Amino acid sequence: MSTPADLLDDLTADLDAVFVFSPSSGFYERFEDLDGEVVVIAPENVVDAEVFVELPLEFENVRDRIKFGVEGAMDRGVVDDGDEVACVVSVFDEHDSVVRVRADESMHSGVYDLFANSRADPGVIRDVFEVVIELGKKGQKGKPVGALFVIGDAGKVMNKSRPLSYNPFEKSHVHVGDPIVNVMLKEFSRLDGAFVISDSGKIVSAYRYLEPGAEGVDIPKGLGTRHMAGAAVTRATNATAIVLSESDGMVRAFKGGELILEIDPEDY
Ligand SMILES: Nc1ncnc2c1ncn2[C@@H]1O[C@H](COP(=O)(O)OP(=O)(O)OP(=O)(O)O)[C@@H](O)[C@H]1O
Ligand SMILES: [Mn+2]
Repeated sequence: MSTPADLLDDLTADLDAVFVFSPSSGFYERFEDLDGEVVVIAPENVVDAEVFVELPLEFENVRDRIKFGVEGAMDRGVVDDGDEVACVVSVFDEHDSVVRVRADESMHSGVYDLFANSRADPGVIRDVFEVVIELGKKGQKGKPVGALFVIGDAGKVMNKSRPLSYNPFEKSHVHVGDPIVNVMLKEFSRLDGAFVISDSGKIVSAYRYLEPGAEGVDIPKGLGTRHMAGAAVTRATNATAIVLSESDGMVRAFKGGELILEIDPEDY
């Protein structure tokens, strides 16, 4: 006769690390003397963990939360490619679940870097990212559409760009994440130029033609002017650019003039 513990044993066998998501101090204490790597993944390091990965947002979806944590831990060199990790997470109740994952380069999408190391609020990055993913999935009235969002350091971005048309956001105080704004952004994305968004998520302008110097900006061959302009503006400022390609349907992000993320919206 076997017990559930016997049968489920392999979930926790031969681990390289245990990731505890958002523990209380009482719960974390259990892990303090564990022989092996313990990583706390949470919005704040309230338990004073030695190894900590910041979760800039509460991901509602557990899969996204885990992916984000693994990616963050890999980015910080806490775990390596091929490491076996048990993630202790809350699904229905406090820490009611263990999910075993293998840290793998293929899990490394660049999303962690995008959220955690951008100048703008992580929530603002998330809201724009979600609009872009949705646009990529559905297109505009079923047709593929391209879009360019420049987020953060908006004053400087405005100085390095000029209007292509009147700015529909001129006197408004709208923020990304408002449901009506998402509809507007999708509608305006049919038109030329870039959206400029502030660190706190205010939509500063649509229809901006970016004119940063592109000297020394090295992006993958085959990408056109939208991607070049997006990459270059992040080199000339502290902004992050999120670009949806009309031609290949991919979502890419740039920071410091470099490509930091490339994903197919269909996989997200
Ligand atoms: N400097 C710029 N600033 C803002 N928008 C730009 C700039 N250059 C190009 N765009 C926008 O990008 C659109 C597509 O240009 P292009 O095809 O050269 O880019 P791309 O990188 O190949 O993008 P896609 O993959 O979507 O085709 C243009 O119609 C224009 O709206
Ligand atoms: Mn093109």
